[in-house]
Amino acid sequence: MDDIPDLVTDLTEVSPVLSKSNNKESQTQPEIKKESQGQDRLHFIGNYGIADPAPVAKMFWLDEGLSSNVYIDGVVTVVDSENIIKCLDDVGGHWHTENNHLKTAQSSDKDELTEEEIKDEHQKLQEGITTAHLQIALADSILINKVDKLEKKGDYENKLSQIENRIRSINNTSPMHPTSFGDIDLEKILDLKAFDSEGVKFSQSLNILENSVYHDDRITTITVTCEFFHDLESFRKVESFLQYILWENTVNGKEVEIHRTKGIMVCGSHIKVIQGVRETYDIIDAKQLAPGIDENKFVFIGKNLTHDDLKAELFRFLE
Ligand SMILES: Nc1nc2c(ncn2[C@@H]2O[C@H](COP(=O)(O)OP(=O)(O)OP(=O)(O)O)[C@@H](O)[C@H]2O)c(=O)[nH]1
Repeated sequence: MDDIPDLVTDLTEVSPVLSKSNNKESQTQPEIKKESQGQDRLHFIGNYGIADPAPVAKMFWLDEGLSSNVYIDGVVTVVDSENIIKCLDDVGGHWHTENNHLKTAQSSDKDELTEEEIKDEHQKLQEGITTAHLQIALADSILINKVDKLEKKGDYENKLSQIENRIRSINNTSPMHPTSFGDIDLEKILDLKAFDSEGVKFSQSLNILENSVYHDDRITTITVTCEFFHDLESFRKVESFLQYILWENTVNGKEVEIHRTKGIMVCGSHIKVIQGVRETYDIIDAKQLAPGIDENKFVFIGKNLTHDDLKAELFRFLE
């Protein structure tokens, strides 16, 4: 990591897992934070108190065409099983304020924050979108931590499934893992390839997990599918659709907020993968189709999204 040590040091306050690897074996031997031997290593970047992983995810999400050997493998979100439900219900931000989880509460000098940051945080709280919503929306893998505490209190299975359902109602594509003290088989959170254009893992991430019995009015996951395209022009139409919904924040005449986009679309032997974080998106050529993909799939995680609206908007562009 000779070329980015300062960056890694500076970013010990953010949460994605960043990897640099030319060597498969090294991926099972991650080093936490900065590491001195320059080659073929994985880096975890830890986060304490940064609300929103999106800016950092975008920073490391480099176009394959740039041939960079640094890339983001995925965002891992750790939730506190004792508090997550309270936290997600924290409309108005009282819990976050009391627990010092807000940028505006953390900063002793308000001048350190831009007016936009203060306004944005205030608006999100009014809308009932909590820090936890954003972190779950952007997660590619979710650790439900401190489950030992749930176990001690009894009714463990029930409480855990309540939490899983609640998380699923927001992000219905990312795997969840119950842990204590973050103890987990690293294979489950490394090599996620969440921003890749190829492979089984990416394709799996397009599959909706079990339907949740809960519905979160604030942020939710919607998948729209359609049959493989018959003309290449449709790819361009989908790009116009993405630009419209991601840049105008509008779907079928309604105001929306899209935090994560991913998808796959096929026309004959041409395969395109879509990746998006907030308003930034990329459409990447893929070489092969992973097994199980037999239709075009577009996944959106965001606010005010419905399947019918997204489908109507997509088909308006495809006409
Ligand atoms: N029982 C138990 N305690 C844990 C676990 N993970 C962390 N802790 C303890 O919980 C305390 C607070 O740690 P964390 O919740 O990880 O810290 P944090 O996220 O910075 O704390 P907050 O910002 O206040 O949520 C520490 O004393 C940890 O040792 C766990 O899985 N089980």
